[in-house]
Amino acid sequence: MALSGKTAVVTGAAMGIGQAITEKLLHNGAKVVLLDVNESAAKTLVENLSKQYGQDRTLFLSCNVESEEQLKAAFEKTVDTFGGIDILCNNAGILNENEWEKSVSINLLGVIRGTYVALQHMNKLSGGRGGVVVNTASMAGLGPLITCPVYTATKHGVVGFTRAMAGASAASGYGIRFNVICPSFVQTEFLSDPNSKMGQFSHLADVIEQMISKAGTLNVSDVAESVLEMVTDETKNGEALMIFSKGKHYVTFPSM
Ligand SMILES: NC(=O)C1=CN([C@@H]2O[C@H](COP(=O)(O)OP(=O)(O)OC[C@H]3O[C@@H](n4cnc5c(N)ncnc54)[C@H](O)[C@@H]3O)[C@@H](O)[C@H]2O)C=CC1
Ligand SMILES: CCCCCC(=O)/C=C/C=C\C/C=C\C/C=C\CCCC(=O)O
Repeated sequence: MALSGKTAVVTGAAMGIGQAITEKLLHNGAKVVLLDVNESAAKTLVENLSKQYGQDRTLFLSCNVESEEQLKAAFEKTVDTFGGIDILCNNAGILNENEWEKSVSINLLGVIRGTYVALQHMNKLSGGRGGVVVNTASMAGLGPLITCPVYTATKHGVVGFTRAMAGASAASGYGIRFNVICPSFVQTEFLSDPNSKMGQFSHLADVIEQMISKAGTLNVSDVAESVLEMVTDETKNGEALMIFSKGKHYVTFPSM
């Protein structure tokens, strides 16, 4: 899938992995709509991106993925501005075992809300152009992060939802592929002050420190390169890609 002339929507685009995905898609020719709750960071980023790629290639819309109303308004504005949506990256996420219901609402329900609203515009059966959805899960979507049971549950949910949607879309003729990335630890703000985010499991913080020092950390650009692969490779549907500091590989699941 060539990206020239395509329109992408990225959630959690103001910083970190979402920013890197945005830059990667722009660099490869797409137009990108950035959705985020951090208005000041997003506005500064879009100012810089507009200088680099042109004013008509990016748009920031303030949008909380916890709100279906805000997501609907953002996707409608995207279609009004750019004529359609070809790529959705559901990337926004938080780590907060204290506010665990909010974690579920953003990390899992936000991905489901974003996908269902986008389907109304992307589904070929309802007049859309088809395209691809890439969700950001984590290695914690495949195995347990013992300091963060709810974070782990949300990311397992994202992996399962993505794979089921891939099957549903293929069986129904929506013309949309669904894939999920499962990165190991990535060097972003997300990893700062981890003890404060682990709630009742902060006494296990040493375990995470040891995991990080053993596994190392990824650069956001490595993660964005994997997203690009899943967007452009039209053979990929229902795939989960593990990304480590020493490489990446597609997950093999038990066959049903
Ligand atoms: N940093 C890491 O080690 C890893 C992160 N991930 C996942 O990658 C994704 C991005 O994480 P990072 O870039 O590292 O985090 P980050 O904290 O650097 O950036 C997250 C972005 O999401 C935005 N955001 C948060 N809540 C939002 C909401 N309700 N609605 C819209 N935007 C919202 C933030 O404002 C921020 O711009 C998350 O889903 C995270 O779980 C996965 C594996 C490892
Ligand atoms: C401070 C913690 C930040 C967590 C950010 C994140 O999402 C990173 C997670 C990275 C890796 C650890 C998670 C779980 C690993 C467990 C098992 C993986 C098994 C994979 C497999 O082979 O099936």
